[in-house]
Amino acid sequence: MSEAVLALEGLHKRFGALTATDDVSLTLRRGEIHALIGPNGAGKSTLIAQITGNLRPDAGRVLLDGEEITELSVAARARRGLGRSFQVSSLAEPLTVIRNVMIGVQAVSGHSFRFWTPVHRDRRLLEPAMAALARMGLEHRAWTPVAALSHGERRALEVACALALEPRALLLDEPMAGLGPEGSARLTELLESLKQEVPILLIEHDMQAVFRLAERLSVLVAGRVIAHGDVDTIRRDPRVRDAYLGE
Ligand SMILES: Nc1ncnc2c1ncn2[C@@H]1O[C@H](COP(=O)(O)OP(=O)(O)OP(=O)(O)O)[C@@H](O)[C@H]1O
Repeated sequence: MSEAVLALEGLHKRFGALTATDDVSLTLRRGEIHALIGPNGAGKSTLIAQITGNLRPDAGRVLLDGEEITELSVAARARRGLGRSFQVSSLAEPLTVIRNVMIGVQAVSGHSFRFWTPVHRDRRLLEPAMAALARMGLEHRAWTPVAALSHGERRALEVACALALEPRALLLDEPMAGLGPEGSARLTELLESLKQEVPILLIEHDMQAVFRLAERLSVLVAGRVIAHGDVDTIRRDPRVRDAYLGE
């Protein structure tokens, strides 16, 4: 059995009278994609925010490679190797694709980045950024402004920005959102090829992608994990079909 790279233990979060995360425990193991699915308002974003450090849990712990990170800031978690996809809106449209990835590397490494420095002089940023673009099939777009990218390419670029930091675990929050069937199939293929390098906790509503990618799934409903298992187990579970998948 592979060990857990990321472990959530009994995470609990209330907003006033509402329990948004109710004693959630799960693990992300080396080499796997673990999908977190559930209806709108189930608490997926609230859970992710507790993992990234944007929200503090009322109780419970988050561990990365066995070390507790519950009290660390967002930036400190990122430096420890917790990667997450960046939102489309955080991409700098007029800048080139490669510059966008380099800014991400700089933000975490503390390397001083200057917009007026020619890119080729910033090798410490350029090399990891190029490698990340190559892993997402975007190296041929490196010198293109983000504004000229398709929606699918932007989604892949968000993942590349996270990969450039060489994370130990990657959190992806609805990477397929807004992609058509073709874009979704392409991104699915890319993510499948990544999981041996970095395990992925995937929040996704596109069930075709989830069923193709995930080794294990956890189903969140009203803040609680109501079911957990492999694709066949989850598809057959009557509670999951009632609460989320339908017939
Ligand atoms: N800051 C907040 N203050 C109060 N209530 C909140 C806050 N954030 C989330 N909630 C509530 O917590 C519950 C879980 O919301 P959350 O956004 O985590 O669900 P979700 O599963 O991510 O939904 P979606 O799939 O629609 O993004 C919802 O009832 C939501 O209204």
